[in-house]
Amino acid sequence: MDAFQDHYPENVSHCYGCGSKNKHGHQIKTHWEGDETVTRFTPEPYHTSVPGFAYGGLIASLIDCHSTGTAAAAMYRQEGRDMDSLPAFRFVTGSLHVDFLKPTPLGELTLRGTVKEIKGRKVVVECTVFAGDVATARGEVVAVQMPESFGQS
Ligand SMILES: CCCCCCCCCCCCCC(=O)SCCNC(=O)CCNC(=O)[C@H](O)C(C)(C)COP(=O)(O)OP(=O)(O)OC[C@H]1O[C@@H](n2cnc3c(N)ncnc32)[C@H](O)[C@@H]1OP(=O)(O)O
Repeated sequence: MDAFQDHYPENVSHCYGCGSKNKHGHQIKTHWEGDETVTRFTPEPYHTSVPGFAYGGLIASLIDCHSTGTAAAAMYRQEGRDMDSLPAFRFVTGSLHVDFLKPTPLGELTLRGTVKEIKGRKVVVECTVFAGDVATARGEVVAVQMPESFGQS
């Protein structure tokens, strides 16, 4: 199945969380399931915090890139456009809030996202991390369309 990240142009495919060109990164893949967005990811043993459990920074990073990908996909969907069409929607993280609800075990995780708000250049995404049926973390991301000036000081 085609993932949102498969449509990212090469010059924005180096992100540690979602870039297919970053061999050290998570290379997450996200797709629609109805009105939800879904990413599945299995942490490696080196993602450990307490033995048997995943590091919180990893969880935050997965929520981050799941949500920025969701923001882009939601904008394309709202406009009824294909994700390869121009002009491209590219989102960066304005804010990332994570609540760690329960310890997250080192097994397969499922992230489920919903779009809470689309306003101008901003998309607010809620994302829940599940280990099996158990919600172990919940995040909210404010994703903002990347300004032309991004990276220039
Ligand atoms: C095919 C798809 C392609 C996709 C490619 C994907 C690229 C891959 C990359 C993957 C990346 C992976 C992830 C990464 O790692 S991204 C890397 C980490 N993030 C950054 O480095 C971002 C740095 N910050 C900035 O560049 C700017 O500050 C941004 C762009 C965020 C906003 O500055 P800008 O001056 O442009 O925005 P605005 O002032 O006009 O505000 C616009 C709206 O946004 C709201 N707002 C702003 N900031 C915040 C905040 N902190 N909390 C809450 N809300 C905030 C603001 O209230 C307003 O809403 P409203 O008041 O109108 O309601």
